[in-house]
Amino acid sequence: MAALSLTHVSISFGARAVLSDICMQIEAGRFVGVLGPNGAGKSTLMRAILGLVRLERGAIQVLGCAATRGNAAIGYVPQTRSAAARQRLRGWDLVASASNGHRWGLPILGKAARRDVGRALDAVGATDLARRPVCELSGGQLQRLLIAQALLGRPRLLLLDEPLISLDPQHQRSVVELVKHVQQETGITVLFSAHDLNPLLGAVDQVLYLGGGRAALGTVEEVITAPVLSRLYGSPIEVLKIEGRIFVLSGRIEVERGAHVHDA
Ligand SMILES: Nc1ncnc2c1ncn2[C@@H]1O[C@H](COP(=O)(O)OP(=O)(O)OP(=O)(O)O)[C@@H](O)[C@H]1O
Repeated sequence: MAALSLTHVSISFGARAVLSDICMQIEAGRFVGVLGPNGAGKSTLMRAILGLVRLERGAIQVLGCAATRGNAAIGYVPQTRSAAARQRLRGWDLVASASNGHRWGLPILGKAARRDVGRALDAVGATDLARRPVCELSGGQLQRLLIAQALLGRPRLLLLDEPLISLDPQHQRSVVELVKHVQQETGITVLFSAHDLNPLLGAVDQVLYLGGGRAALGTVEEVITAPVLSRLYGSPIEVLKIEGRIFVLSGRIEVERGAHVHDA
């Protein structure tokens, strides 16, 4: 069964068409890098999979069921980390606060829920962060806890919205390796959005590139090519491969990395 299936999906905000007639299927167990320029619709797609955005047309199925709010089969790490970073909680409490959907609340947990928190911390190698105050953690350590939060309840689809923002290259690598490890250990399907493909190379099975309302899904070799990306950007794109890194250029200017500015 496909983990995710989009059939003729169109999403608009007012006159702004973000996704236009997207059809695709993502097989269960895949690690998919979601790429595309600012405003291409990466976050919107994730929110639509979560049932939080109204489709103008088409249908989204998650693990064989229509996308709907509060789907316990989906774990989600949203883009903004700043609210979490200010928390005066310990690591364990931060993860536990998402138990039963009580994000940022402090529910009194039963035995099974406490076991689940311990399991999620263990799954991301963060048991040593359980007693540390969240406000003292590095961006990479905090991201580890937010991924643990998303793994509560053993979801089968994990959505990570730009989890590498504001992390240095070493922490970026450790977050990608962590997610890869979780995917391989649990067989979970992963959608991981990023504005630079390079940290994901070697980890992703496929990339989903969004641009101009359209989408291309396939291996890096199939999608990151001048013809495919020129079609998505609607202008000539050049793809350079240098020493194992890939650069996507428009008129000699790198289009993927430089244009992205986010508040993490
Ligand atoms: N709730 C909303 N109301 C109106 N417009 C919206 C809404 N959400 C997103 N948009 C617009 O839809 C487009 C796609 O936004 P989205 O955040 O999905 O892009 P993105 O690919 O995630 O971009 P980025 O790389 O900057 O995070 C943007 O033009 C954005 O301004």
